[in-house]
Amino acid sequence: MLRLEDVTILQDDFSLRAGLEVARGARVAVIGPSGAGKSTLLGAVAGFVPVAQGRILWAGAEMTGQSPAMRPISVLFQDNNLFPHLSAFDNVALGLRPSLRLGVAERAQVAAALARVGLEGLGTRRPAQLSGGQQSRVALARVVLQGKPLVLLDEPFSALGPALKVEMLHLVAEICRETGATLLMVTHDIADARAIADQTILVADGVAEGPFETAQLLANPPEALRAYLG
Ligand SMILES: Nc1ncnc2c1ncn2[C@@H]1O[C@H](COP(=O)(O)OP(=O)(O)OP(=O)(O)O)[C@@H](O)[C@H]1O
Repeated sequence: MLRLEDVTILQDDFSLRAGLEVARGARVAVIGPSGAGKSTLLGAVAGFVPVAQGRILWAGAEMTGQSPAMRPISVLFQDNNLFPHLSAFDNVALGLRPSLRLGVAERAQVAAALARVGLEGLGTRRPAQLSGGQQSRVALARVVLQGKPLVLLDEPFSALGPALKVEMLHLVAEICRETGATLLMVTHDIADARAIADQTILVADGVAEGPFETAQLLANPPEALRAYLG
């Protein structure tokens, strides 16, 4: 379980409070108005944003104050975090060995992760030689390879067309189901939440609340969400 205990995050004059629990294996959308603090919340869980007060725990172990690399977390951002000068294979392999010195078994693991996301045979291409959707798959293969129990997505597929985005979201959901990973996904698109997240955290007015059942939340939205949905 991911647990945020009376957490307060401060960034200059912005503050966000969060006290919530996400069950292991849940797929949770994070929605709310622009600037409400969705990315900040994910950043605090990942360890990129410091917590002013409170504790963050995974499976009962405190990770507040741990460096991002020490946390049991994979993060996928909007820009995919691919290195343009490296092949797809090496971009994925970085998730395992930053030195890129891989043994035979590790090379096989990278190849398997590429195959899992449908990129078999494309490992030698650099990002510029791949389509936008394929680039997203490379970034996702790195997440697969890392095999971390908590996966954070911050609008990772928003540059893709709607059909491709849905395809990628379903692939993410499928992978999380297979591995049992818990997913937190920031999105501006309610359809994304409906598509793959049974639960939704609402970030608005300085507070992160939930998770709520997505269908129920959307059927009967509170005032802050109504204003956002328009
Ligand atoms: N490094 C920073 N220093 C100070 N303030 C910041 C910093 N990063 C973000 N903020 C502020 O924190 C608030 C929350 O930003 P955040 O990016 O988390 O919102 P968001 O809900 O993800 O927005 P969007 O949907 O537009 O991406 C905003 O008011 C923003 O200006």
